[in-house]
Amino acid sequence: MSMKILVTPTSFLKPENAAAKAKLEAFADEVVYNDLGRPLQAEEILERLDGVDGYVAGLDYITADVLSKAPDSLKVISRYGAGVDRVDMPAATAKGIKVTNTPGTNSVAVCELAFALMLCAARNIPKLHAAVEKGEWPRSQGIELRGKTLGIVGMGAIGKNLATRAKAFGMTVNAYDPYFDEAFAKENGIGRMDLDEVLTTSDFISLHVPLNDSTRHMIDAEKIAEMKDGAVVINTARGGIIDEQAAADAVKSGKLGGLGLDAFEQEPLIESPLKGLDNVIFTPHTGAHTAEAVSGMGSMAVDNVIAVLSGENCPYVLNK
Ligand SMILES: NC(=O)C1=CN([C@@H]2O[C@H](COP(=O)(O)OP(=O)(O)OC[C@H]3O[C@@H](n4cnc5c(N)ncnc54)[C@H](O)[C@@H]3O)[C@@H](O)[C@H]2O)C=CC1
Ligand SMILES: O=C(O)CCC(=O)C(=O)O
Repeated sequence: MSMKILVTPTSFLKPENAAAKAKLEAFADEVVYNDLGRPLQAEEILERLDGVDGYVAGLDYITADVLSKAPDSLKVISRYGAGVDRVDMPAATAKGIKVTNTPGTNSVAVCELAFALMLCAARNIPKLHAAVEKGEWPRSQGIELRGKTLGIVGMGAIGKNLATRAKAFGMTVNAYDPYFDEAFAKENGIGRMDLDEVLTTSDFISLHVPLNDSTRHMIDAEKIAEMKDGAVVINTARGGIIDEQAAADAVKSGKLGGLGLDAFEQEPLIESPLKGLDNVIFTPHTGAHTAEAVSGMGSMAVDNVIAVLSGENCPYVLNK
């Protein structure tokens, strides 16, 4: 039986994925790569789906409408990454399309970026860099992470990696997660709190939850009002988790001391109330983009698509 695979994450084509690419090309009769260099729009996905059996998906929005028009040949969407919020899971399930992801492959990469954003906000690094580039030499004063409290919302793969690193920096770490891992917390000295306690007691708050109906705008004007004055919020999860207008207003009023953001409601970020504000630091959804994570996501995404199409057991199918 002939197999056709569509692959859309452009970082899949980095040299780190040479072995995964070779494995996929040996398995499939035809592999179609993303020629646009960015996530695909609905029409662009559909134009490339003809006769496709497996879809290694980047950050494309694979909506119910796209899935309703997808060919019957499509059997598996293999997400290259952890988040599956851009795949309409009920629509995929209704159509008998299996959805897989690559849990844990990018958790160190994302936690290190979250940590970098915390340090950038604490020491004003982007602004100082820009000043030195302009020939200035400001004497800036920041704050230390040591002795501060970090509140982690979502203590899964990324949240746990961040927690242990923050402890090594001398921070007090508390976390909120409905599926709180008591054993991990006990071993690493992490406090268990509910969401409101985390928000009211933390100097830094880092978000690591999936985007879904229970987390959309979980950080809104009301929740920001509960935070300590000058708190810094880091979001490397998904844009929709923070109400961006409320966050921008809170930075302007001085309620928030800073924001470190890797994910946005609209990507790329073109027009936004968050732009042009002091101590708001952006990265372009780059949390998973290290050589190590790109290779981890690529090899697991390929293994998953091959396993499902070969009828083998794949432990990473999310909609069994
Ligand atoms: N910026 C980037 O490039 C990346 C972003 N992400 C985002 O980060 C998210 C987290 O990734 P992982 O840690 O790998 O996932 P994970 O599944 O290991 O952890 C998520 C944790 O959030 C918890 N959770 C779920 N709903 C919650 C709620 N309402 N309140 C508090 N906690 C809740 C879960 O119990 C789980 O422990 C992903 O879903 C994805 O959206 C992930 C990888 C890369
Ligand atoms: O950057 C990517 O392609 C995927 C990273 C991501 O957001 C995820 O793993 O959910």
